[in-house]
Amino acid sequence: MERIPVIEIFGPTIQGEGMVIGQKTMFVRTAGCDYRCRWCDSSFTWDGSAKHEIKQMTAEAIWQQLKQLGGDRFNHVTISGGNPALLKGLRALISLLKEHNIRIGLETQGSVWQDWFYDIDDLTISPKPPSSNMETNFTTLDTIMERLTAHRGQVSLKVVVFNDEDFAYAKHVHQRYPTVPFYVQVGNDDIHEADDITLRLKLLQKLEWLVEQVVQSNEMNDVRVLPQLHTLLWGNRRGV
Ligand SMILES: C[S@@+](CC[C@H](N)C(=O)[O-])C[C@H]1O[C@@H](n2cnc3c(N)ncnc32)[C@H](O)[C@@H]1O
Ligand SMILES: Nc1nc2[nH]cc(C(=O)O)c2c(=O)[nH]1
Ligand code: SF4
Ligand SMILES: [Mg+2]
Repeated sequence: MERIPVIEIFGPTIQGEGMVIGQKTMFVRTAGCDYRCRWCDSSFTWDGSAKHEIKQMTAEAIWQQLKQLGGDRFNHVTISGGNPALLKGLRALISLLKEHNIRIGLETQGSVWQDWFYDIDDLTISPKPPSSNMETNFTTLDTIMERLTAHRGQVSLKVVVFNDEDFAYAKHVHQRYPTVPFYVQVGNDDIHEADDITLRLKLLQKLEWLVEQVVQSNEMNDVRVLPQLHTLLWGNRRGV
């Protein structure tokens, strides 16, 4: 059986971001990313710093670990990374979770397509704004969004915003795919801040700024503004 590179499995916790914010869920975080966002809060998945933690796991072994951690206290699993869309082999895990009646969320940046996207219940596509230093390939993204919107599963777009330029990018993405539920998310500039109270204060100020941008814009009448709830609650800790 094909192996999946996994860097952490944790939960039950709540989904802190996006379309199913607040949903009780387990997390499976895969290793490896085709991007290197300047502000990535999960850079340990791709920068080599946690290389020794990567386990090549079968779908069955991942399921066993989810059950060991969560028992019968979950029915939703979120797959994130890194970029899980790099892994064709996730198909086996998705099938296994479905057999066990588990709903599946997945986070990816929209740089790579996989046919198993159709089997994700809550799919978040999160293209990256200029502050990330990454460049969006809109030809690829157009193809992905076309395939997904022709299909009934739940899909949303989520753009992290750090500054005015990012907000302009968010507007552009929203206008390009106007029928797709659209979220803007507060960017966390302080991914090494260890003091939760300082961090919370800064993040809430940024949330207020972002709400103000949306309120003032006639092009952002049908968007949702969200913080990263898990960061407000638990700061920059891993595995929450
Ligand atoms: C760590 S990424 C992993 C999945 C995939 N690579 C992606 O970027 O969508 C999960 C989510 O966290 C967001 N994120 C990463 N670093 C962040 C930060 N410093 N502040 C706010 N959101 C961040 C990403 O934009 C993405 O929506
Ligand atoms: N609680 C919680 N919610 C999340 N939503 C997206 C996350 C991610 O890192 O992809 C994440 C995470 O790491 N923790
Ligand atoms: S695409 Fe996602 S995991 Fe990859 S570097 Fe950017 S935020 Fe991090
Ligand atoms: Mg995260």
